[in-house]
Amino acid sequence: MTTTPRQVHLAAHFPGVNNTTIWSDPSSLSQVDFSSFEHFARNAERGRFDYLFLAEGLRLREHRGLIHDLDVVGRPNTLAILAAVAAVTEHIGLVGTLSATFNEPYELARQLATLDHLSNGRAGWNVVTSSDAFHGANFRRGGFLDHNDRYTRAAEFVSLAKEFWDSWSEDAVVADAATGRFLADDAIDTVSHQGAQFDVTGRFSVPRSPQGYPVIVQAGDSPDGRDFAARHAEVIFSLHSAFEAGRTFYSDVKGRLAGWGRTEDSLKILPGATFVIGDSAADAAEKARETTLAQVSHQTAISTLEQVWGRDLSSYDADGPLPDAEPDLDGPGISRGRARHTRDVGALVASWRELAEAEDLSIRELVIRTTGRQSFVGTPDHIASEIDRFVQNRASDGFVIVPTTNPYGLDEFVDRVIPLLQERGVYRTEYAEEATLRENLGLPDPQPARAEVRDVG
Ligand SMILES: Cc1cc2nc3c(=O)[nH]c(=O)nc-3n(C[C@H](O)[C@H](O)[C@H](O)COP(=O)(O)O)c2cc1C
Repeated sequence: MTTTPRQVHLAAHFPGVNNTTIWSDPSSLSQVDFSSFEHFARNAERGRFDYLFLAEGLRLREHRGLIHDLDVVGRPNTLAILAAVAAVTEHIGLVGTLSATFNEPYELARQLATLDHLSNGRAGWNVVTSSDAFHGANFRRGGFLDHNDRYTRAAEFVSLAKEFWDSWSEDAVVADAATGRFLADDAIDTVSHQGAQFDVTGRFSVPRSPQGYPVIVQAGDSPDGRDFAARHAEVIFSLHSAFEAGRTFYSDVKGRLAGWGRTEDSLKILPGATFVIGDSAADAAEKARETTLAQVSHQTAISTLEQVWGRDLSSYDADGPLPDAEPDLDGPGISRGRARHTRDVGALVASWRELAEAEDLSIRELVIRTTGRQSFVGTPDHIASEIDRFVQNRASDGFVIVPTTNPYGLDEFVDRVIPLLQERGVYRTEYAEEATLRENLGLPDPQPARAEVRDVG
């Protein structure tokens, strides 16, 4: 008996200026001009990607009181970009990162439902809780909210947004000129929600959108974040792009689904991944070395260490050994606004020292070595077979592909890797006619009862 291989799902991340992208490369164009987004999205659609993905930064990050220009800077508004891209594309999904900490459910639900209408069912929402209260100072609530409360708010936020999206029946709009009636009787439920985070009573203003509600994506790695994903998310944008770490994360999160009455196929896991393509393994390795050196400047190497050490290390030479100074665990923190994934600084510093000593690494070499800059390096054939290996072995369901230059950095992947995935029979050659983003991702309809009503009626 032959079985169909598991299918690869891909998203295309337009990352803006950060320490992955090389904005100074001669081929890099504007991060703001619509033409850059248009080229990127059209190219991803040519490559039959599931969706275009945009991250969000609600406050410029600071490092030692300055804006660090190799951190994320200059990202324009997500929903405006996605709405514009909807008009120049036909099939590709449009997923925006939007914070559940600094928005309001009614307003965001309205904007996302609008995007779902404008794009004929291609909208997705990456629900983030944003890295720290520093972001809050840009909003009227000031330093609002503590880390522990952010997933509580996010869960209540998403539940309430779903109530709004569900409050219009599918046949609410009758638009019957003969009777002069636009809306059917009892077509719109009143949403009345009193919770710890929100106290809202009202009626939603946007008719039910093609997908019912946007595909819910999640990014956040703590146990609370994983539980939130198991309950609400249909896709996770994960950090775990190495094979073994990917398998561990995959089984952890998929194992949490049953607790929420969900099946394994109702959630896709897509780690972020970079790539460097060469004509031979040696050619790719050389290109990867050059790319990495362009990404990890002296300044970036030192600041990466400073973010862990929590202190000024500017007197150290990035091409010299690791600092002998101890990390400042109790200080005010040298970086503000950066998502911190280091839970045990002392252990991390000890392991870095050990590694640097064992392999005789300078600061810059250590940063390059430990931040695992390039996920896939090799010939197109090698990269396609690696992606396939991850998916067949449940280390992921695919990847969020992150190019190092914008807007042309994804073109070579589409030209050279995508055809090989298609030849392997693990990747679509065409989009299904009029498919929504949820259908393209192979996700079940989260509201089968409603779907039945629609089919019958
Ligand atoms: C892969 C990944 C991508 C993220 N992208 C964003 C983003 O674009 N904007 C944002 O405000 N927060 C982003 N976050 C931050 C998360 O929403 C969350 O606030 C942070 O990771 C802390 O939660 P945690 O302890 O569960 O990881 C991201 C987190 C991860 C893991």
